[in-house]
Amino acid sequence: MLKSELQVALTVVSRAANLAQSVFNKLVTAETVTKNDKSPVTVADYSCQALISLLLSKSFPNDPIVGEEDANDLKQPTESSIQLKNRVTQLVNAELSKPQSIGESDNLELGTSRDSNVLLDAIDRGTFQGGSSGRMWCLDPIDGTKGFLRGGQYAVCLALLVEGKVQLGVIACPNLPVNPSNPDSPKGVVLAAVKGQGAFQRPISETNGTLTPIRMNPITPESLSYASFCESVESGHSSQSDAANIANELGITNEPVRMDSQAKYCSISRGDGDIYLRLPVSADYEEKIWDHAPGRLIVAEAGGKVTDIHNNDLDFSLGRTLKNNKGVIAASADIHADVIKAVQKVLKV
Ligand SMILES: Nc1ncnc2c1ncn2[C@@H]1O[C@H](COP(=O)(O)OS(=O)(=O)O)[C@@H](OP(=O)(O)O)[C@H]1O
Ligand SMILES: [Mg+2]
Ligand SMILES: [Mg+2]
Ligand SMILES: [Mg+2]
Repeated sequence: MLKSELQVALTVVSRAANLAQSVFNKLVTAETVTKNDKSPVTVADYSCQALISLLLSKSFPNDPIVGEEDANDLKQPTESSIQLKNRVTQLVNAELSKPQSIGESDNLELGTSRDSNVLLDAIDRGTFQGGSSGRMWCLDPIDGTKGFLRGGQYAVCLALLVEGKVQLGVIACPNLPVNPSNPDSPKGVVLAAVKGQGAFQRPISETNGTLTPIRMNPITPESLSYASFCESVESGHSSQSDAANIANELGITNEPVRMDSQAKYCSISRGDGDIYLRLPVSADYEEKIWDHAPGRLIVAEAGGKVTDIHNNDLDFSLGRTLKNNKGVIAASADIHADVIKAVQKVLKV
């Protein structure tokens, strides 16, 4: 089931990851980093959303897309907007002009160059408001924008939702090592899961490579104190002091591994870390569905459980945000209840 969706999703996400890496190599310089200039990631955000939306619409023209970005800023008649639009058009067309590799999905018209207006329309296909009926794709073209600029972890994230439930998730992590137990192994991996069919990975570069099954670590309540947390880098996205108290409560002494983006879900899915906590930092922030949809399925299919701090399932059927959930707790299914208990004790919820 969903075989062609999986193949298309793997192709478009891998292509977008290559595009993002080329943006990084061309535009992120020592100067942009010292000046805290965010423009390279803006270019990557728009280019990747345009590319993925355009290619998805070739195979699935009737599926709407809930995407993080829209093209409003690119449509302004200012010099800087026109420059940005031209740059995006040039980069997307450069990626499209690369020859089709064996294993890539057919019929995507890779190789055909597109006009900038076609690309702006493709970006704006991502403005769908979501909801509980029918099929829709959920897209975060660059997740972990700060990680991208740091040369750290970031991810290209795509999920298919049917009747508000995640059925397929694909995440490319260009800076995650292929072999989790060897940080020096080549980098660039794409992870995928189909509901009821397991979770897998392969190197981004191997478009015709086999998908290798992945599993979370076999941790139990008895061995929980040996677990390690995978946490956000930004303290503004998840409370690090609460996380430290929860670790304490669980007897965990390993230092948390900090990284940006849904690479956190990917890491724990293949046993590189065990628990991902995203603890609410403000009462009014609503998590976005594109920050969690594919990661949640990959973890679940690798033997994990993902809920919010109240132990409720994440509800992707309510629009663009997880408005009925607070925080995210992802852990191996065998220890999830213990983690929730500690979370609730520390947060007093
Ligand atoms: N206040 C607040 N609280 C929680 N989450 C927020 C908040 N502000 C932003 N975001 C979203 O965080 C996304 C990046 O998440 P990360 O896990 O990469 O964050 S971190 O950098 O590791 O802390 C980031 O996704 P991208 O914009 O795709 O990078 C945002 O959607
Ligand atoms: Mg994001
Ligand atoms: Mg993003
Ligand atoms: Mg963003």
